[in-house]
Amino acid sequence: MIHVLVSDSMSSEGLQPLLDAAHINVVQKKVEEVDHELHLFDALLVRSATKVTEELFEKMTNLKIVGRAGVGVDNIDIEAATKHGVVVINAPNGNTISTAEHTFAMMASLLRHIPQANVTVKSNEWNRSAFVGTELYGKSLGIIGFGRIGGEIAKRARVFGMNILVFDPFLTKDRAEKIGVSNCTLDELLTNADIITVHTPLIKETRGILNKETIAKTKKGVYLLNCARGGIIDEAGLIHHLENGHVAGAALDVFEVEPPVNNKLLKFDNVIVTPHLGASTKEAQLNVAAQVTQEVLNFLDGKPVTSSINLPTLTKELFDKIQPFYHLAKKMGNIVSQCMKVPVQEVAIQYEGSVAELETSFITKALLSGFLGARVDITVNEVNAGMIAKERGISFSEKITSNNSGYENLLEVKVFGDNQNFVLRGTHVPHYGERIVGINDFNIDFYPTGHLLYIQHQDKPGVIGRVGKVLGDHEVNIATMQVGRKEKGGEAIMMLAFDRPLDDTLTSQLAAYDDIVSVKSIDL
Ligand SMILES: NC(=O)C1=CN([C@@H]2O[C@H](COP(=O)(O)OP(=O)(O)OC[C@H]3O[C@@H](n4cnc5c(N)ncnc54)[C@H](O)[C@@H]3O)[C@@H](O)[C@H]2O)C=CC1
Ligand SMILES: O=C(O)CCC(=O)C(=O)O
Repeated sequence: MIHVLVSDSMSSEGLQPLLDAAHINVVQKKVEEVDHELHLFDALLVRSATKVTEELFEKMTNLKIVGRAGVGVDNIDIEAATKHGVVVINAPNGNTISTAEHTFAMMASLLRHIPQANVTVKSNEWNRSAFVGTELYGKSLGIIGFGRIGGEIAKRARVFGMNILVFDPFLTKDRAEKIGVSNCTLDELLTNADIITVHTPLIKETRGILNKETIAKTKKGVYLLNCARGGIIDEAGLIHHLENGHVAGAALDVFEVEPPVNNKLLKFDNVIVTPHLGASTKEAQLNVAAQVTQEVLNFLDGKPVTSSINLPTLTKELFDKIQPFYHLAKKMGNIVSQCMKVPVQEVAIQYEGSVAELETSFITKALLSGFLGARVDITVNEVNAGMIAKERGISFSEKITSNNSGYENLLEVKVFGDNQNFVLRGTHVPHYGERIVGINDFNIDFYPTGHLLYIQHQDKPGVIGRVGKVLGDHEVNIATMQVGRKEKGGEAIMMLAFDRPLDDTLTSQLAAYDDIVSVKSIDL
């Protein structure tokens, strides 16, 4: 049974496929309410209320995936997730329209004083002169952060006859041209906009992008909006410019601390607020819940996820192409690790042939996770393999080569360790499967599965017979056997496969023979 914890409120219609799956147990409770069962859950679904911290990852020892039903992942410690090998996914476009519409509603409300006027009429006042507003038409709207939401706002602003100024250091010329805007500098936006709205993620570079100093550069009487994340507009800086009258008004859906407690901003008549409602529509909530549900189901089914924050994004088509190499790479990493029980400094992977055209970084991480998984006692997977390798002082690299060794595709891993190096080559043959075709300088051909014995020996008469006798004496049946040698009478290797694991006494007995150089037992 797979256990999924949904710790924030979510559209039950969106969650339905998870609720319907017979093999999945869905618990809809807050994290604090299941404190003693946290170690059971395979997946965690959240909105913005649950703080997914390092401490939570430490408690959720079985966790494999966190699904954020929304865009912003600033409530999730991505670094800690990566370290713990947990995939983080979000629902990047399910709430775009709702948030753009909310921002627009806030902008119109702010410039026409609708919330304030609403309160007075309901208090039996009829004071029309107190609420003279400002048209949107002809005004310059500065959009900081021109992604999905910023783009939708621009489309609507154009219909309202507004001029649009955009600041986004990552905006491509193509996208700007497609939406018909031009990117300007932050200073140009600040000095020319009548209204400024922020739509960036909350990251180091955007925290306080509007602050006491930058707001001072804006036009007197500017209107500011934040429907993205509390902290993108520095609250102390905003308060300063509301007090001195430089800012005519602000519309805030988000706060540095939510809910805002004793927040001075709430005292200003010209500040209108909503309780983080940008994505709170039936449509958006259904969309984001359905998107993360589908992604989590795919992931738990071993299918690719399309919106991961800490894994390369793969389409189904690409994932299907990668899968055979993914499994081969994982086994190759594992084999090398078991054959090389010494400290390792470097793992170098080379891709040749058709595999080189795929998302090799994913295959490299699979190889590393196979390698590290056989030598560390924590969960290692593609998410955290790179980080764990670095932590343990193991450098890794990948290279695409145009060499042609005669295989349609070839993966080669070279591992450099204390007084020992090891090279393994593998290929995937359609309809036949994975083959290991080279160990160090030897050509060989075996199927990497089950219980194997790798023996390095002298190419002499009687060695193979002696190995067979020892195995026979222990009543061990040889399933398959491959041999390889460089030259007559020189060094040679054997790879034997068995139906059951071998015990250490047997390998020690074989290793004691003079013409046997080394014996390595491999379990896959
Ligand atoms: N109030 C609410 O309920 C909601 C809030 N949000 C917030 O809105 C944010 C934006 O959402 P989307 O448009 O979907 O994200 P997005 O990823 O499509 O767009 C973000 C844009 O910010 C830009 N950006 C990054 N660093 C920047 C910088 N230093 N200066 C200027 N621009 C920068 C990026 O290039 C990108 O184009 C989310 O990160 C989330 O925090 C999203 C949905 C609902
Ligand atoms: O879950 C929510 O309603 C918040 C949405 C949000 O802020 C986001 O998607 O980034």
